[in-house]
Amino acid sequence: MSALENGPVARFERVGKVYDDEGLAVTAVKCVTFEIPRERFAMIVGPSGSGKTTLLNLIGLIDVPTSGRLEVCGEDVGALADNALTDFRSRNIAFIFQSFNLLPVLTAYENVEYPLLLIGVKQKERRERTMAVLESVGLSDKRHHRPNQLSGGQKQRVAVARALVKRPALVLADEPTANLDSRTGAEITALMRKMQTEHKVSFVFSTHDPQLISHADDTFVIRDGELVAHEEEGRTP
Ligand SMILES: Nc1ncnc2c1ncn2[C@@H]1O[C@H](COP(=O)(O)OP(=O)(O)OP(=O)(O)O)[C@@H](O)[C@H]1O
Repeated sequence: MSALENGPVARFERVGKVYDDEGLAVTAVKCVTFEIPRERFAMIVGPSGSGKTTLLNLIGLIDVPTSGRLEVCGEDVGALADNALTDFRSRNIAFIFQSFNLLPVLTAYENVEYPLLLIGVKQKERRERTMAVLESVGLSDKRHHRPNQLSGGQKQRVAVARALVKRPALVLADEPTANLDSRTGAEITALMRKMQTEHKVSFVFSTHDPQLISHADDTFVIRDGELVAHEEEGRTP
């Protein structure tokens, strides 16, 4: 059994992140210690500038801590060389963004298939997996449409399908409902929950959306780069 199958999806041990802003040190994360359990809907919440995106970027291996130790999916990320880090990220971690980030010249099908090309999945399997995930997000009939021919909700469905097609252990979603009206936001939340349960994947969100937060299994409250509360659904903190 891998470390991930036993352990948390992310483990922060006294992790800090200081940015160098033209010679000025900006502390975005101050020595945080916490664990995010696997196979949950975990939300990072807090005021603007509190460090949510920084934490998501650290978990997503887009950025590296300036101090402390961070484990993601059972790997000590500080011990991985650049190439190994990129490979580990592309196999294990997927992203969903508030602005969808679909490639405009590709169809819905091609956008979803793209991550499988990057990790070298063979054509037949690519087709099967792409079709299956498009079906499960309810978009088979729109597969030949380009992003500009899709509604905001449909674009986010494509982004959810693209995130899940490579079967990651972890999906990171930065404000995934922020550009959607409340009804569509609720539909996308329900879809992500369905996918999280079916694929036994871990979701970690950064969000301000009360509707999305109401579905949290774990809520991590961040203020001024510090963890001030961790609430678990059904348990008193
Ligand atoms: N690349 C960077 N260089 C310098 N400072 C940065 C950088 N990225 C973030 N910061 C600073 O780190 C702090 C935390 O930023 P972060 O984007 O993580 O906050 P946030 O909680 O996600 O905010 P929001 O809700 O507005 O997106 C802020 O003070 C921000 O200005």
